[in-house]
Amino acid sequence: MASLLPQMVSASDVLRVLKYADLIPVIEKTLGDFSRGDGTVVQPVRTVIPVDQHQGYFLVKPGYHVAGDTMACKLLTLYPNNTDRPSHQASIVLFDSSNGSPLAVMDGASITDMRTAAASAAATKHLAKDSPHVHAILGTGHQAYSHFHALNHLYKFDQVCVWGRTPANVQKFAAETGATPCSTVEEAVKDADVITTVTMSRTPVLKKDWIKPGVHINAVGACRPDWQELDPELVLSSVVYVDSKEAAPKESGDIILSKAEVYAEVGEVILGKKEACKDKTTIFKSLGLAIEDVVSAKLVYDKLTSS
Ligand SMILES: NC(=O)c1ccc[n+]([C@@H]2O[C@H](COP(=O)([O-])OP(=O)(O)OC[C@H]3O[C@@H](n4cnc5c(N)ncnc54)[C@H](O)[C@@H]3O)[C@@H](O)[C@H]2O)c1
Ligand SMILES: O=C(O)[C@@H]1CCCCN1
Repeated sequence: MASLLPQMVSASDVLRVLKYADLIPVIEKTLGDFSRGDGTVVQPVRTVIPVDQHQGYFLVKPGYHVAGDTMACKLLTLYPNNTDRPSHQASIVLFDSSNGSPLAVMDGASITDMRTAAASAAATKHLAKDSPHVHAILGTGHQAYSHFHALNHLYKFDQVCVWGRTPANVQKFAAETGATPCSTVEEAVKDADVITTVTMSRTPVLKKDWIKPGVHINAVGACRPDWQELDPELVLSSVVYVDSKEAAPKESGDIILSKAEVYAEVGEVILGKKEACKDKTTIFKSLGLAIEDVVSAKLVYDKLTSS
């Protein structure tokens, strides 16, 4: 009998083997599988336990990709006030679905960074105008870096602009990536064709008047029903796509508080069931799907066990 002890997979193992060239197409296909609605993917809306006495959240995200016969569960903590460690920490347990044995316990933070950016890259590919020239990133944390790299994998931007609320972090991000540092959101987004919001803000940081009509926006932060990153006027004047039509009205303050209508899941566009309204301003409101973690963990496991 095979050992029942799961393999431990560190962040450096993940970063060594997980590459956007492999990950983006896998996540793109998985977003489509999720939206088939035919049982290809089994995934409840995640459980979120508020840890009020420490201003944190404990998230449990199980999923089973039936067609790929892969199952895993991500356990994630979101502690927005952490200063001596990351705000998001996670482990993913990958199981052998044929017999229920745990195969691996993986660092979930590095996978979360990359799979979230890969989902935004897939959405951008389908919803942004062809050949975007300028990408604006609002925020300078972990997701800012992963989105910089994932979108650069797809496009050769003329310019990437970055804004953050802490000027020293903007300068650091710019020095490390070659992005243009901006001192206001308005300056960062004014010429942008693609905008990515990756802040921990609970109130809107991006306004309608500041953007070029027809841009594509990846709205990645604001994962609580009372948190917002986008001005409601902007949401209401855009075509809104989500990862999950079931989760968005329960979890997304940008959608709940603006009372905006969701047009489609991005997976429905990938499947060709819904239109990509590229001539309009489009928003991909990302909340994160467990199934993205499942297929990413499997990709990491397959790479590690085949090398
Ligand atoms: N959709 C998804 O699948 C998904 C996955 C992971 C993280 N997220 C979300 O993406 C966002 C960024 O995550 P991260 O891992 O980069 O976090 P992080 O802690 O590494 O970075 C957070 C960034 O937000 C900035 N920030 C904090 N409060 C702010 C405010 N009031 N106004 C403007 N900026 C503010 C910080 O200075 C920092 O630049 C978070 O909201 C997180 O919950 C979404
Ligand atoms: O899908 C995820 O893993 C993240 C966790 C943090 C909040 C937003 N969604």
